[in-house]
Amino acid sequence: MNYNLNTGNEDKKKKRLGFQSVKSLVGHMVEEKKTLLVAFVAMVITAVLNLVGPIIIGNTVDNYIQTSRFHGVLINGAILLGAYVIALFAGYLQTRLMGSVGQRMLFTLRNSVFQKLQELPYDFFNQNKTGDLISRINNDTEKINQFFAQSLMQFLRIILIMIGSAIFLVSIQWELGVAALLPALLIWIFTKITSPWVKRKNAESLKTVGSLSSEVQESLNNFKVVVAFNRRDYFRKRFGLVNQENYKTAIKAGIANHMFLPVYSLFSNLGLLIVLTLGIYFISIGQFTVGLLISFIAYVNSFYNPLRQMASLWSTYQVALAAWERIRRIIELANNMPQTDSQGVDDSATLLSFRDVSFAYPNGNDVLHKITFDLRKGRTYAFVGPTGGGKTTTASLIARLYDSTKGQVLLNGEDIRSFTPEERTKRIGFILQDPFLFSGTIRENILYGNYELKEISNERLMQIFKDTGLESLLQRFENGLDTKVDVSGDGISLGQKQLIAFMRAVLRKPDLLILDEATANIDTVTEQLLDEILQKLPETTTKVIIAHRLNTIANADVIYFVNTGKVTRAGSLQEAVDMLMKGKMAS
Ligand SMILES: Nc1ncnc2c1ncn2[C@@H]1O[C@H](COP(=O)(O)OP(=O)(O)OP(=O)(O)O)[C@@H](O)[C@H]1O
Repeated sequence: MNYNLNTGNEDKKKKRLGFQSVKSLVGHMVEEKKTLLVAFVAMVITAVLNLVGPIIIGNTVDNYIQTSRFHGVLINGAILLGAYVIALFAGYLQTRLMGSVGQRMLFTLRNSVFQKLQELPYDFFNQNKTGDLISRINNDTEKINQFFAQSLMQFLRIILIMIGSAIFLVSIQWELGVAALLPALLIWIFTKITSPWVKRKNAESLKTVGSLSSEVQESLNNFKVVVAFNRRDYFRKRFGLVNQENYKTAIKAGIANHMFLPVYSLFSNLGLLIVLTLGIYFISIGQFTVGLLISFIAYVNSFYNPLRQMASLWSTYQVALAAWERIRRIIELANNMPQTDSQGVDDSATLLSFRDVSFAYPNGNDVLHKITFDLRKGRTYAFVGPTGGGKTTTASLIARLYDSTKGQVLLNGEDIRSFTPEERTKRIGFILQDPFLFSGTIRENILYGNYELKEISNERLMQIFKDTGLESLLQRFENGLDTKVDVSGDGISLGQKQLIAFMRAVLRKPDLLILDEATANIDTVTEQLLDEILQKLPETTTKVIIAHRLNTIANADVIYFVNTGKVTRAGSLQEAVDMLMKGKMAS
């Protein structure tokens, strides 16, 4: 399945942008309904109070100022002041509420994206760069927060004020009202035509922010190689290129986002000009009063001024929409490795079987082609073969890190896909070539994912270590279980990492233990020790050992030779060696 977030679905994406996007974003806000409603009411109060201002002013000019009845001016002034003070408090309430909605949205979205990332299969992480994912979680969600916290209610308030002003304009004098509103129609057409382009420019800009983040992450992760090979210039150049691309797309997005303001201002001024010219003409022929013209100009201003603000809000909206599309692509991804119904028959002697299994990585040829073999309970299997032959891929299918493209993998006679991830990982332990550890103590690392022993006391844990023989490994760490593991720096060697991963896997007592080059960085004396620990595992434990060092597999019951898409059983260690030599000579 294509999990690459930066390719595919382009046509679909275009169609989904806009209304569909907003609808799905609103779907994520159901819990904010109450707060949004209160904020909306506060916003309506602010808008309405601001709208009545011009009509009171016009009325004051015509009825009190021109007739010098100043007590009326004072009363209307007091009413206006009261309205503006209430509008101020309502505005403050709305801003505060929306600020908290924005923060909660940020919190919820980041949680949803992170949760989804936890659910997605291994393949997803092969196809996407960590830096880009980090950028989506940090940067893109923040753009949505900015829109909610600063723009949404302002956006709605502006729309309300504009509608209100338009109604006042048309009802005061409809011909003049329609003439004043004509430039708004031109603005609407302009916005409609340019919006898809603006959206595209924003999406491109956000994408390059993701690339920039990936580049930084890659070079920081590989700084040792960079220093060792003195290739700072190489990463500097690569970073320079991506940074340049980011700069260019950001400039283009900036141009796109900022072109609205001057265009909106031009049309607003046009509206004002029309009103002034026609208004003065209507006054000269006695169809209009000065007070009405003052009200009229005030409403034209309260129609067009927010439109100028709308220009910058529109760009915040476009950025938020593009950011939401990037987040939504993760949230809506389906895991292509679902759990299926179990239909198998248990064969008591066989633990795991491949039935005509083929597998290809996305956009690649078959790495495994129609493979069939059985792994019997309690036996030790060695998988050997040349580099790139397909050993790790076979092991990954055994552990269901990937699903086969064709054929079936059976665990205990049942389709491996019918097991829950918890059941599967309890039965199958996998020690990878480069084990994953996280910063913490050895105890935390070895109990990682072990739900049964999660709360076990150190005393009881040490007893298990004694019984299983793991104690001798733990003694190699200065502070035993409490030894700190710092994976961000150089605090731990690869061999030590492999020892911790070994303890973690053995402690789970899985039915099937896969060791993929798991002892490649361990000295031969310790390797002997590991072998003794493996011997102490329950008799029924099946072991799959992938190794290049042939002494590691000397005790295997069965040896499989993996190369060019095939898995062939070798009769003996000598035959496996011959196969390897032949393979090497052929290449
Ligand atoms: N994530 C991936 N995406 C695409 N191709 C891959 C991926 N992982 C491995 N391959 C390809 O699949 C083939 C088999 O790789 P695999 O890692 O299974 O070999 P291996 O026998 O374990 O090699 P080694 O002994 O070096 O560990 C290789 O051609 C490799 O390039």
